[in-house]
Amino acid sequence: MTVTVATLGFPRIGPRRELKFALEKFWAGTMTRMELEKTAADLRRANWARQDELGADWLPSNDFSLYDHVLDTSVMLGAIPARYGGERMDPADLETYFAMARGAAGTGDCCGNAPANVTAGEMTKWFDTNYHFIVPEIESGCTLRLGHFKPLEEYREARAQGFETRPVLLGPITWLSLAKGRGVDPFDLLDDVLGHYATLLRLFAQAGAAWVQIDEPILATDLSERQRRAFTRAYAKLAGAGPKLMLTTYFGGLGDNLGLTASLPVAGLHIDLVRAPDQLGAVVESVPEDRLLSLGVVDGRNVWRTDIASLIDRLAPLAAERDLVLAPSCSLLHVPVDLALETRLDEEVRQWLAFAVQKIEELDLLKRVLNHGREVVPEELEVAEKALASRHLSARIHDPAVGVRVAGLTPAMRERGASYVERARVQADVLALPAFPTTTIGSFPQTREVRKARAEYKRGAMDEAAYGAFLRAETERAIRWQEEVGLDLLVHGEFERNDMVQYFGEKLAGFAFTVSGWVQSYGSRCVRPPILYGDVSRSAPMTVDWWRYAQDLTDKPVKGMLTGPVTILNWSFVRDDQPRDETCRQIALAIRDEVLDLEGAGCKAIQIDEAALREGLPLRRRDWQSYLDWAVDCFRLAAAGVGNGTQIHTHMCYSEFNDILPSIGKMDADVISIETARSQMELLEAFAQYRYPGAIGPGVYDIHSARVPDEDEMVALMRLAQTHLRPEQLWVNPDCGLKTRAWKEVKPAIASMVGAARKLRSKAQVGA
Ligand SMILES: CN1c2c(nc(N)[nH]c2=O)NC[C@@H]1CNc1ccc(C(=O)N[C@@H](CCC(=O)N[C@@H](CCC(=O)N[C@@H](CCC(=O)O)C(=O)O)C(=O)O)C(=O)O)cc1
Ligand SMILES: N[C@@H](CCS)C(=O)O
Ligand SMILES: [Zn+2]
Repeated sequence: MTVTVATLGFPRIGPRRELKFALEKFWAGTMTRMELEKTAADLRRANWARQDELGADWLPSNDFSLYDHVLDTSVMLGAIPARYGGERMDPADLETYFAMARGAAGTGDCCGNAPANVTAGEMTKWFDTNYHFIVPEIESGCTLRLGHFKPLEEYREARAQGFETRPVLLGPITWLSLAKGRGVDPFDLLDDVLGHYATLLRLFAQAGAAWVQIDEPILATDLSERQRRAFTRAYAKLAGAGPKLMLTTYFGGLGDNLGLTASLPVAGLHIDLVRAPDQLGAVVESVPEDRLLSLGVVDGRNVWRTDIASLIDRLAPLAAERDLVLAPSCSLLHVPVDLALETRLDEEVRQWLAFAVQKIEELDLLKRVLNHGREVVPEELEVAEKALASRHLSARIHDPAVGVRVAGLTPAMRERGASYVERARVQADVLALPAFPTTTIGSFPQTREVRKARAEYKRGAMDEAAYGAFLRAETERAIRWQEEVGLDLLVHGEFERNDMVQYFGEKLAGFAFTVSGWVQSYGSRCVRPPILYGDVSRSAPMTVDWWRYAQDLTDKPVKGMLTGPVTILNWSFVRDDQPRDETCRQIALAIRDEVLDLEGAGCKAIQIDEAALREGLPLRRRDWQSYLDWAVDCFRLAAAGVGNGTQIHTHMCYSEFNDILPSIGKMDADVISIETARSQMELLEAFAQYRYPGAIGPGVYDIHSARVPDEDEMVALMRLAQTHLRPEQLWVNPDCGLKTRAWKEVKPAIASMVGAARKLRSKAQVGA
C-alpha cells in the first residue's frame, strides 16, 4: 500500500506579494497586460517547482487566479451580467473580468474597448474564512456557455514545464449554491452547467489529465433536498465524463451528507480531518473500498505545527490496508507562504509554527514514515516532537492574572445601565447630532506616503518623533477636511494602524506577529493575521492618545475606534490548546479596559468593530447558537461598562446576517453600520421585519470600488432604506473604512454623501 502527498491549492499571491504589486501597477496603468501575465506565469511556475521539490506527488493547477477563483468559474461559464456586456462579452477579456471584480469608472458601453461605468459584483466571505469571493450572478434569460478555458490552459502550461498536475475546479453544486439568481433560481440552470463541466472534463481527458480535483466545500454545510438531488444528478453525469474525479470537501465534516457523498460515483474523496477528526471511521466504513481516500490531516487554516507522532499512530493501521493520499485539510490559500521568510519572530514561538511550505514538509515526513517506517527519519521526528512539547510546556502561554480575571466575570458586566430607548434620549442631548447624521467607518486613505513613513519608521530610517509628527499632521488634515466637508461625527482616520487587527495584536500581550506572513483577503488586498499564542492582556491604553489628539483639534465629537474581541479572534491565527470562547473572553476584557479608558478621557461615541462576527459563524446551523451566545457575550463584555450617555457603535462589513438578527439585536449597540450598497439595501428588509430597535447606518457608498457614486444615487439608496426603517433610526455612512481608497475618490464621494444627507433632511422637514 502506498501513501502519497497532495496539495489542494497553494497561496497565489507569491512569497513577497508579487501578484499584489503587479495587479496594482496594471490597474494604475504602469504595467502592461503582458507584464502582468508574465508575473502570473512566473508565480505559477515557481509554485509548481516549489511544491514538487517539497515532495508533493499531486500538484494542483488552476488554483491560481488573478483575482478570485469563484469569479474565474463564473467567467468560464459565461455568467457575465448584462451590465458588463453579458453574452456579447468575450469571457477571456481582462477588462470585463476586472470590471466584475472591482467595478469600473469608464465611459465605454462595455462592447468597445473602454469599460462602462459599472458597479462591481457583490463580494462576500468564502465560507468561514477571511477570503472574499465575487458572488456569481445569474440573470434571468442568461445563456451560459463555456467561453474561457483557463483551467485547461493552466494544465497545459504546467505540462509544458514538465509538471503533471491535478487541475482544480470549483464544483458545480458549490458554484450554484453560492450564486445569486436575478429573477431565476440558479439551480434551474443545473443541466446547462453540468453540460459545460462535462465538456471541460472531456477536454481534460484529451489533454492527458488522469485526475481532476473537484472542490465541493458545500458538502460540509447543511444541504437542502434540492442541493442533494443536484449532487446525485451532477456526479452521475460527471463521473464518467473524462478524468477520475477527486471530490474534495473541506471546512468541516460531512456529517449527515456522508451517505450522499459516499453514494456519488467518483474515484476519490478528500475529507477534512482537522475540523472533523472523528469522521475518519465513518467515512472508511461508508465509502466503497475502491475509492481513493485523501485525508486532510494538516491544518490549512492555522499556523501551528502538526502533531506528527499522534498522526502516525492514528494512520498507520489504515495505511497498511489501503492506498492513502495525505493533504492539508483545505487549500493553503489561507496560510502564509513560508516561515523561512520570518526574520523577526521570536525563536521559541517560531518552532511552534508551520506555514504553507512547512506544511508540505510535514506531509512529506508523514508519508516517509508511513511508507518506510520511523527509522528512516528519526532526527526529523525528534525535532517535530520536541517543538510540539516545547509549546505545551512553555511558561509564555499562561498568565495567572488573566485566569483570575476571567474567573471573576459576572453577568452584570455585560449589561448596560438602561434600555436602548432611554440611552438614545440621553445620547441625543450629549451628542446633539442632526437627523440623518453623517459619519465614516474609521479609516481614511492609507496612502503611499503613510505606508512609506511607517515602513521607514519600522526600518529605523525615521525616528519615533518624526513618525509621530507625520501621523499627527495626517490626522489634523483629516479632521480639518471632515469639518469642512460637513460630516457630523468625526474620526481620527486610523493613520497609525497597519491593519485593524494587527495593530491591536501588536499592542496586546499573548500575540506574535510576522513580517511576511501575508494572506490574500480579496483581489490584491492582503492581511498579516497576528498569531495569538498565549493569554491575552493589555498593559497600557492603546488608542486613547490618538483619540485625544484628534478631539482636541475640533468642537465636533470624534468617535473612539476599536476592533472588537470576536473580530480580533476571527482574524488572527488562534491558539488551538483552549476553546475559542475562552480566548475571546480574554480579548474582550482587554478591549473593555480600552473602552473605559476612552470614556474616562471624555469620548462620547465609541465604535467597536465586529466586522468578522458573521464569518465566524459555524457552517452547520446546529452549532450557531452556542457560537452566537458567546460571541455576543464577548461583545457586550467589551462594551457594556460605559454610562448611558456614551454611544456604542459597531460596524460589520460584507455580512449576510438576515438569519442571525436576534443575536445582532442582543449585542445591544446604539448604532450599527453595515454593508448594503452593493446589494441595494436588501438586508434592511430583514432588520425591519425583526423590528430592530437601534440606529442603523446602511452603507450608501461601496468603498471596495474605485467608482465614485453621486449624490442622487446615495439619496436613492437612503430612500430605499426609508421604506424599511424609521427616519430617526437612520445614519448616513459608507459601507466600510476608506483605507483602500485614494483621497481623490474619497473627497467627492463623501461630499456627495453629506449632500445626500442634507437633501434627506430638507425633504424630511418638507414632509413634516
Ligand atoms: C476590513 N477588512 C479587513 C479584513 N481583515 C483584516 N485583518 N483587516 C481588514 O481591514 N477582512 C475583511 C476586510 C478586508 N479588507 C481589507 C482591506 C484592505 C486591506 C489592505 O489594504 N491590506 C494592505 C496591507 C495592510 C498592512 O498591513 N499594511 C502594512 C504594511 C504595508 C506595506 O506593504 N509596506 C511595504 C512598504 C510600503 C512602502 O514603502 O511604500 C512593505 O512592508 O514592503 C502597513 O501599512 O504598515 C495591502 O497592501 O494589501 C486588507 C483587507
Ligand atoms: N474601522 C475600520 C473598520 C473596517 S471593517 C476601518 O474603518 O477601516
Ligand atoms: Zn468594514
